[in-house]
Formats: sequence, structure tokens, C-alpha cells
Amino acid sequence: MFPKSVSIFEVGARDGLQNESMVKTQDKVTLIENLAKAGIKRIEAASFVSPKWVPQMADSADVMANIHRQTDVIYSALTPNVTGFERAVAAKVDEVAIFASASERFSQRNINCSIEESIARFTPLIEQAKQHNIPIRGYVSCVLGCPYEGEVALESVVSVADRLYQMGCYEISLGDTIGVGTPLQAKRMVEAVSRVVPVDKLALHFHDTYGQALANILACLETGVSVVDASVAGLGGCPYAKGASGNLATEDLVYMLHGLGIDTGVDLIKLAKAGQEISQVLGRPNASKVANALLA
Ligand SMILES: CC(C)(COP(=O)([O-])OP(=O)([O-])OC[C@H]1O[C@@H](n2cnc3c(N)ncnc32)[C@H](O)[C@@H]1OP(=O)([O-])[O-])[C@@H](O)C(=O)NCCC(=O)NCCSC(=O)C[C@@](C)(O)CC(=O)[O-]
Repeated sequence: MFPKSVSIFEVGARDGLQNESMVKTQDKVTLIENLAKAGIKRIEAASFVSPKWVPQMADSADVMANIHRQTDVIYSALTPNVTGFERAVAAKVDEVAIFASASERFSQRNINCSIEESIARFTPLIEQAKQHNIPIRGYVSCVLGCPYEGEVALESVVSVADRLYQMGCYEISLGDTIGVGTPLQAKRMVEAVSRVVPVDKLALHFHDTYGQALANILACLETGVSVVDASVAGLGGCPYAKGASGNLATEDLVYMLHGLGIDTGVDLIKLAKAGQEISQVLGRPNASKVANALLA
């Protein structure tokens, strides 16, 4: 049984643009505003990580300050530590996201610490977020494979997801960071995690490197999960996962969901135009098959 509706968590402006060389602040703002106009209600708009690590996101405070915000849209940001959280609060984000990994080596490469150290680093951040009444989302990277270790033990995925949930994350987003997973594997992973984290608190975050993301999402929807991360025009990748392409294109996801009779609240044509505009700004082909077909 598929869910009646799916909540789309749009990550193009963060996961997508963190990998692009120096996009103008105004172009980011326009993208975020266009996404909201297309009916997207949850937008990851910024990332308060170290600008030494990811200079592409250094203007996150300016992005947040310049968005013409819609009251029914949640504008979220990544925060790796208390410094990032304080910057996010100053920028008046609606919610923050912490990000851990199920793979030790990816954790070291991405946030310069072990999995255990990352949990310790998140603890004071979570305490402060609770004091400010700011919801915290949790990511687990490398849930279906790691660019440095290859296979990742399912027990590690389950354990990290469980810990982030127990610490107070309201939702756990399961990241196939390098898009290597296949449908049965993805479904089994979600089923395993849902034994410790309720399925209605899980989200799918599948990169499309091997062209499997849509099939993986379809398989996982059968478990009851109803939140899916996606990236308009398939923007992006991860600076610490070489060769990984962007998340599944939001347009392709919306097209499939609407075809299944699943409500998203998104206007597909407006979304496709938003993706086309940012693709033109970046001077790169639009990675959404659906957008290319619709706008032809
Ligand atoms: C975690 C750290 C900071 C550790 O980095 P570090 O070098 O170990 O930390 P540090 O505390 O030693 O700080 C180094 C310098 O950065 C500064 N600094 C420190 N923190 C901040 C901050 N928040 N904001 C601004 N400045 C900061 C700090 O003040 C210091 O400045 P200095 O004294 O040298 O002048 C670093 O590794 C980092 O920022 N990593 C982020 C990497 C990243 O953004 N990766 C991509 C996002 S994750 C992803 O894409 C996966 C996901 C979520 O999409 C899911 C999936 O697909 O799997």
C-alpha cells in the first residue's frame, strides 16, 4: 500500500548548490523563492558548515536574509556543530539538520571526526535547539554504501538512526550518499530501521548516481515511508563523495507520485521551470528527464 500523500523535502538549494562553484547569492534566493511558488513546503535553503570546508555555502546568512519568506514554508539549514547552530539561529531558520554517517571513513572525511565524536558534538547543539524550540532533523549518510569503505553494515545504519532519533531528531533522513543502492536492498534497509524508528519519522534521501533512485523510492514507499528528499533538476552531489551525482530530480519524483495518485501539493510545470532557470544559470544540462520532456 502506498501513502495517500508524500511530503517532499527539497534539497537542491543546499545539497545541489554546495557542489557548484560559486553561485551568486541572488540566484540562490531566486531558486528558493521559485520552489516555494511551485508549492514546495519544506526547503533546505542553507548550510552553516565551516566556509573553509565548503566555501560554496559561505553566503548562507545572506541567502536567508534575502528570501521573501512564505509563512507556510519551512526553511531549513544544515548545522554541523554549535557554531553552525548559532549562525543558523541568527539567520532565523525554521529548523536545523544535523548529519552523521553510518560509515566511519565517510564521517572522518565529511566532518573530520568519528561517528562517536559526531554524536558527542551534536549533544550540546541539540540541547540548545530544544531551548530555542527549533526542530532538529537528522541525516544518516552512506546507508546503502560508502565511497571509501564500500559495503556498510546494516547494524551501523540502524544504530546511528536510532541514536539520532533518541537524541531528539523529529525525523531521520536516510541518505544513499553515492546512489549505489538497489530496490530490494533499499527496502530491507528501511524495514530494518523502522524496527527502531517509527516509519512515519523516516525520510528517503537517495542520490541518483546509478539511476536507481526512482526505483528505490518506489520500493520503499511500500514500507509506509511518506517523506522523500529530492533536488530540483537533479542538482548536486557531495563534495566528500567524488563522482556522486545529485539527488533524484524532484520533477521526476513528482511525476511518478502524481501518476500513482499520490498527492504532493506541487505544481509540476512551475517546478520544472524553476529547475530549468537554475540549470541555465549554472550552464549545465537539466538532469530531470521529466522537465526536459515537459519543457521541450
Ligand atoms: C564539522 C566541521 C566544522 C569540522 O571541521 P574542523 O576543521 O574539524 O573544525 P574546527 O572546529 O577545528 O574548525 C575549523 C575552522 O572552521 C571554523 N568553523 C567550525 N565550524 C564552523 C561553522 N559551523 N561555521 C563557521 N565556521 C566554523 C572554526 O572557527 C575554525 O576556524 P579558524 O579558527 O581556523 O579560523 C567541518 O568538517 C565541516 O564544516 N564539514 C561540513 C562538510 C559538509 O558540509 N559536507 C556536505 C554536507 S553533508 C552531505 O551532503 C550529506 C547529506 C546530508 O546530504 C546526506 C547524504 O547525502 O548522505
